[in-house]
Amino acid sequence: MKIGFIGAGAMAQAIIDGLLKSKVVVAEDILIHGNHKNRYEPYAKKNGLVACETNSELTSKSDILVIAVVPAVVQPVLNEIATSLKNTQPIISMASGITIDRLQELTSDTQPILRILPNVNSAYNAGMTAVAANKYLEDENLTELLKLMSAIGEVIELPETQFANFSAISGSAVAYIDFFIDALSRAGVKYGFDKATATKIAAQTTLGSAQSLIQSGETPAEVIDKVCSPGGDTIAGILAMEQAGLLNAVVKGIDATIEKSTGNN
Ligand SMILES: NC(=O)C1=CN([C@@H]2O[C@H](COP(=O)(O)OP(=O)(O)OC[C@H]3O[C@@H](n4cnc5c(N)ncnc54)[C@H](OP(=O)(O)O)[C@@H]3O)[C@@H](O)[C@H]2O)C=CC1
Ligand SMILES: O=C(O)[C@@H]1CCC=N1
Repeated sequence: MKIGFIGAGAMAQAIIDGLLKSKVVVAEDILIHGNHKNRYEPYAKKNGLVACETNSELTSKSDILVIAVVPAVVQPVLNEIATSLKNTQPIISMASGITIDRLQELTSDTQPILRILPNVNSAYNAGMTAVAANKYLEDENLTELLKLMSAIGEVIELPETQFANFSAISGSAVAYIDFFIDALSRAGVKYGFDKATATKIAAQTTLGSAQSLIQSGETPAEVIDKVCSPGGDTIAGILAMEQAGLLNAVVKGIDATIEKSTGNN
């Protein structure tokens, strides 16, 4: 089964890296094309992928087409490949804010489509991907596509109406969590650690906290209560962070993300 990626940027590369690591696909079965040859060709060569000269060539050589360009480029790309695309060819689209209805308008009324919202942790098979399929994806194809998505991390089926909200607390939140890790490590630098050591300490602590929550099923609030010894240091820190508005700052950031991805600003 040949999987063709239109777009070879951050998210396409994260998914491809994860797929190759998981060995569900061999490199020769992945085709790729991007806007600039000097960007996509070295990546293809390094990983043993097939670099195509045009989007149309890639489309006609692929069994499954992955749309990995920014939302503004989706329409021109789908217009460009219109004569190469078969109306039975499954499409996976990760373009934020582009609905299945819109994708059908730009392809065919009966195009099999899986809309996804992945995150860049997919590169390490630690992704979190939302999926929504239309009714034209036959069971066999849907199973195959879900197997690919499961190979790069956890998968959750969601109605499309939840995609922007999900994206804010997952796709975009990778950056927000790294922002927090960076803030912790800068605080570490303030108190004498070199940046690399401080970042390692902050990142490992974040990883351990996430693993503990998932494994224990505890809520974050329960863990916070355990860490805050009575009259101790952590409660002083929590109260100072709240006084500075951490919770509100995070929620405002999520609000802005959702507004942007739904076109409300
Ligand atoms: N980054 C993320 O964490 C996430 C991204 N997404 C979605 O993934 C999609 C891609 O985002 P991201 O990877 O960040 O963006 P990038 O800008 O990193 O990648 C976009 C890719 O599209 C290529 N491209 C541009 N125009 C064309 C064209 N006409 N034909 C073929 N390829 C073209 C670019 O080529 P070149 O570089 O040569 O210009 C580049 O390889 C977006 O729709 C985004 O909403 C979804 C979830 C998370
Ligand atoms: O910033 C963006 O638009 C994309 C969507 C989710 C993460 N990155």
